[in-house]
Amino acid sequence: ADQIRVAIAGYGNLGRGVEAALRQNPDMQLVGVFSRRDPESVTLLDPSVPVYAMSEVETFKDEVDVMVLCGGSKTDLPEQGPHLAQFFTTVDSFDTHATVNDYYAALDAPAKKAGTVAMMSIGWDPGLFSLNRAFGEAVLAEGETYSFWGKGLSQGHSQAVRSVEGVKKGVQYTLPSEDAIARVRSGEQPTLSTREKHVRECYVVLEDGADADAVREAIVTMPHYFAEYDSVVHFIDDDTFAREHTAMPHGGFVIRSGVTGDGNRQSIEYSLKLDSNPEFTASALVAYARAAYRMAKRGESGARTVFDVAPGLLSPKDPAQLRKELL
Ligand SMILES: NC(=O)C1=CN([C@@H]2O[C@H](COP(=O)(O)OP(=O)(O)OC[C@H]3O[C@@H](n4cnc5c(N)ncnc54)[C@H](OP(=O)(O)O)[C@@H]3O)[C@@H](O)[C@H]2O)C=CC1
Ligand SMILES: N[C@@H](C[C@H]1CC(C(=O)O)=NO1)C(=O)O
Repeated sequence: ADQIRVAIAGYGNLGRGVEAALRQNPDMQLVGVFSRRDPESVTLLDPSVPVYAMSEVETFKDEVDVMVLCGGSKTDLPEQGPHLAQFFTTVDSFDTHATVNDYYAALDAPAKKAGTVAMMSIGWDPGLFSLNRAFGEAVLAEGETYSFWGKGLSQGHSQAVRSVEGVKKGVQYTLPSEDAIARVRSGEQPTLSTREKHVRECYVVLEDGADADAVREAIVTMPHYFAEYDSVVHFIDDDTFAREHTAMPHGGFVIRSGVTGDGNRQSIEYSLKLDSNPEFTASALVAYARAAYRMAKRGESGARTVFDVAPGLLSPKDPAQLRKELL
């Protein structure tokens, strides 16, 4: 069968991860990468794959089956998502939890008008963790749901740090409260505020001449990303950054702790341990690109999330083969 023609819009950690993930999915082919930077300055894993200027993207409307949007949620996707949904079926990892319904609406209109599928918030949180929260709450009607991340590097929060004026390089690590985890795992079902569950620790290399206090203030007061947490900002030099902050491990777990109808205690847990947050997220994007392609092909259009995707559509196996994995 013909391969699914995939392209990447935005080449950062996630874009590189999608290029790598496509190598593991022979039913798909990377036909090109689109960047806002000078294509000559963008180095791919595979130099034979063409890099185009983002400004040319519309002319590839009929050459691409699925466009994977790898821009940042804070500064890129709100503009690129609705724009590109006019020309392509898209998949993205939008993760600004507070504005998810605004983004859904901003994608749904152009996608419905163009007859494309705009699949949003794919990855692990939002994404696979979202699914497991929904499963847990549907099955254990009486209980509490908790999500814990880290210790690890949040790409969304790191990109948000990098979007602050005066920041040359930046990363953010999320640290879960061990006390909160112990209370949840004991079955206590505590009510925990956002601030009680995680702290956020940033490492920043400043642009020459930037004001450290102004940068720290801009980060720790940033709505949706840092303001609701106790956050710390450390300033380091380029060498320290290169030596200590280039890996992107992460992980976490979703737990649903509750009781069933006759009072028996039940607990569901789904966890991830990731050496590379971007490569894992990209692998989820590629699996959902397969589903988006199939849904668009059968005539669906508009915005979709993981809640709208039948799991079988993710699999490269044919349905009969997949059914053998039912047990
Ligand atoms: N749902 C989930 O579970 C997850 C979601 N995410 C999301 O993925 C988003 C992207 O993360 P990530 O790939 O780490 O972000 P990056 O900062 O690496 O890349 C974001 C964009 O910045 C541009 N860029 C990349 N490198 C450079 C550079 N050296 N100089 C200038 N511009 C550059 C690229 O656009 P261009 O090529 O056009 O210049 C790229 O698309 C995050 O904001 C987060 O929201 C991430 C992990 C998990
Ligand atoms: N979207 C996150 C994926 C997980 C990690 C996270 C956090 O550390 O706050 N929240 O969700 C990311 O960009 O890495």
